[in-house]
Amino acid sequence: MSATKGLEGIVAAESKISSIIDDTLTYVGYNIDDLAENASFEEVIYLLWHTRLPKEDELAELKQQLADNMSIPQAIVDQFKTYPLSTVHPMAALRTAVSLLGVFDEEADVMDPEANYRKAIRLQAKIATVVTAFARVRKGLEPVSPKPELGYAANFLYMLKGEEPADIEIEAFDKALVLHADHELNASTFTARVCVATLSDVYSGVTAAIGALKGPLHGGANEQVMKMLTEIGSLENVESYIQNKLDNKEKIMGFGHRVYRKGDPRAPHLRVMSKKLTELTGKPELYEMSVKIHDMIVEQKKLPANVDFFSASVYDSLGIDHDLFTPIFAVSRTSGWVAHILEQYANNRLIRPRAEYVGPGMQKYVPISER
Ligand SMILES: CC(=O)SCCNC(=O)CCNC(=O)[C@H](O)C(C)(C)COP(=O)(O)OP(=O)(O)OC[C@H]1O[C@@H](n2cnc3c(N)ncnc32)[C@H](O)[C@@H]1OP(=O)(O)O
Ligand SMILES: O=C([O-])CC(=O)C(=O)O
Repeated sequence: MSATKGLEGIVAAESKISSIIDDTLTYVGYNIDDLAENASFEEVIYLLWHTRLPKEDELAELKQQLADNMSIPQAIVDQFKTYPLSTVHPMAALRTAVSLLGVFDEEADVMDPEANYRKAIRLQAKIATVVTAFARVRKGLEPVSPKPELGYAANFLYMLKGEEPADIEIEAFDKALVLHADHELNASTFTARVCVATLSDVYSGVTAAIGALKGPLHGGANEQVMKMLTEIGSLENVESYIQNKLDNKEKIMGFGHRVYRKGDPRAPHLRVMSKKLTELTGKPELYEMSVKIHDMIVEQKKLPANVDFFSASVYDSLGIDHDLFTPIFAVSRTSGWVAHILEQYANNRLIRPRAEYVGPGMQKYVPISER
């Protein structure tokens, strides 16, 4: 037995949900470019959970179910208030809150498909409220209740800021949610599938996935990209900053990918949005800096930007706090995690690979007094 480091190239599951073939990403066979231009996030949720696009009445029903389930237990908000709010990362708060949602869901351990679908709706609805409530509580503000008449993207921005967003903000945020919704067997989705393959519950699967997404090699990279842009500060500093990092063999966040070789097809959509939004908010330099970094990394390392690179300047332009970028990724990716969890339950087998043992050979126990 010999190990494949990082399981590179190993096919670990069959899935009908999304595919990456020759650098083309599809959700259930629909090209991501097509979905990014035409579909709403709610349509994508339906697509991922039912492996087909909804008809009008089905979409209306899903939107209603999401709107009806957005409120969260007061105990979660009260618990946020007890946290060390000046230091706790919103991903840690989210990880804990999703676990708490399971505590308050009477159906948490009911394992039939209908109950699991109901939990999927509740979780997708409530996760937006959890992230926005935490964002407000830590600023000493009260959470804002969702408006049932608003769509998912609009409601998120409304609950975050307490005022209804402009159409262009809704359009950009909705597209970002569509682009982040699913991505084959990425680390957090694999984590969710491993967890529920023990027949553990949906909340455990999503809590585990949030833990995996948090790391800077995965979803946590978008916050790190913004940290880098902030540190660089201006267009004229880009060259020396990036060159210094490259000379020191440091990784540049937002570049590289385990699967894509020519490029991540989601990045061009975010790049276009970044240009438009940074111009609109009077911060075009942020986009220009991003492009300069991009050109340097492509030229010197031949590494294309991934989904996390231009999403940073997009979210910043929407006035979103930088440490909320990864929780927003989680809000969108919950749709994909849940789709994979339901798919895993439907055709389950325990996921239990082997390790190649590289430790010492057989040893004899030595009593502590003789060591
Ligand atoms: C939503 C997402 O999860 S998208 C990914 C988000 N993560 C990031 O943006 C973090 C930065 N990128 C990376 O760390 C990596 O490219 C990953 C984690 C995405 C993929 O990792 P892997 O497939 O394991 O590639 P690995 O880390 O082995 O890199 C291969 C080579 O490219 C280099 N490389 C990879 N990414 C980068 C980068 N961002 N900057 C500089 N060099 C890089 C590595 O140093 C390595 O070089 P070497 O062979 O000379 O040692
Ligand atoms: O697929 C991956 O390894 C990471 C990624 O881009 C994602 O999860 O969106």
